[in-house]
Amino acid sequence: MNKPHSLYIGLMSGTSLDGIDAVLAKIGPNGETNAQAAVSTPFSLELRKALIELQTSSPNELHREKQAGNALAIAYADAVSQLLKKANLQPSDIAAIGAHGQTIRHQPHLGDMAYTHQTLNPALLAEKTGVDVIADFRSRDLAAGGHGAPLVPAFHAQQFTSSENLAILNIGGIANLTLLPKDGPVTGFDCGPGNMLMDAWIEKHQGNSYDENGAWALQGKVNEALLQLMLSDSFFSKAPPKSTGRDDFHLAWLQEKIGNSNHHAEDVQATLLHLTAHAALEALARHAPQTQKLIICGGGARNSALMNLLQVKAQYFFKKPIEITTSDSAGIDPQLVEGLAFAWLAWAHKEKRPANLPAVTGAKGPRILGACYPA
Ligand SMILES: Nc1ncnc2c1ncn2[C@@H]1O[C@H](COP(=O)(O)OP(=O)(O)OP(=O)(O)O)[C@@H](O)[C@H]1O
Ligand SMILES: CC(=O)N[C@H]1[C@@H]2OC[C@@H](O2)[C@@H](O)[C@@H]1O[C@H](C)C(=O)O
Repeated sequence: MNKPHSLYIGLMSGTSLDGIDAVLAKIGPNGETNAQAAVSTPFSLELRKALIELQTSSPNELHREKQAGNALAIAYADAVSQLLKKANLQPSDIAAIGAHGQTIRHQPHLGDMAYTHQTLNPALLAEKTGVDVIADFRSRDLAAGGHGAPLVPAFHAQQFTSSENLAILNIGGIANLTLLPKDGPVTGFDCGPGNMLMDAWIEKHQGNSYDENGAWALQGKVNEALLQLMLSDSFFSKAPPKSTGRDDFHLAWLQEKIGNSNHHAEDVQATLLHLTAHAALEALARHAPQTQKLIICGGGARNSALMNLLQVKAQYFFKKPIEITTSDSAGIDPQLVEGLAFAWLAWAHKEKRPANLPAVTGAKGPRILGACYPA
């Protein structure tokens, strides 16, 4: 007899550091995943500041990291409580929570000494919610020689099917691609900065946390020399498997590229918008020139200027028409895809199914991901 559907919660707080996406998912016996309800809660200014300050080494880091892990568990528990209330459910209705935590370091290039760290106190989250918590999804893949990222391509492969050569582009703080050729293996990799540098630049110059619909970028002019200088970063030409994060792309990286040049701030923003679109499409054209359809998810799917630019640049990179849509067209809110993926990863852990894709992360083999903190 088929096992019935179960309810899982996915909790994602990504590299944009904008807050928490909590998604309730109904997951079937073969991992078929459907969103039932969602809440998004912004970080408090205090927690956001604490998490940002942990991205660079600074005094008494260990204490502050543990404090941030507790504060994040409390904020996650609050998001779960709001979600349960919204869906009219009890903790006992939920099979498990998949909690990503907050990446504050990602160092996959150190051989046996490689590590990635997602801050979170999962024990406290289990205690506060009364639900089993699965966390620390990346470290087992790293231990097996992989990057521990990106993990979502396996979920994309399960969720987005097509009779065409399909690719998924997630544009979060960092951008990553999943390649789903109709007759070939699934691959994927991080392709560069998504919204992160644009967010950092507008925050510095205008005090806004993001450039809504790229309106400020559209007031500027692309600086081709600066764009080429940024694109000369060795990350872009590296062959997959590859992953990146705030360790590589940050405001200091941008300042170094700008040097002593006197650019108008809005021209830099326009150039960053082009950097995100160019890096993603250049990588897509190089690794999957046969792509027929591109689905965009992540917060960047809501940036109309970025969506328009992707359409325009796709003509240049592919020289043939490519259908570009957001994941809304497949019935999934672009900003919930990663949250849903972490619900699915919790399901895979409970079912003892390996969930990494060695072809994506570079791990020696398939591994069961995550560690369980029973309620
Ligand atoms: N209307 C909009 N216009 C422009 N940008 C937007 C809009 N809506 C969302 N964004 C961008 O999306 C970002 C949030 O995206 P998302 O939630 O996918 O990131 P994340 O999950 O933190 O990142 P990652 O995938 O790297 O872990 C915001 O910081 C903002 O830059
Ligand atoms: C180390 C880390 O947190 N990486 C994130 C980040 O955000 C996007 C991209 O870089 C991706 O590699 C990953 O997140 C998604 C959820 C993933 O693992 O697929």
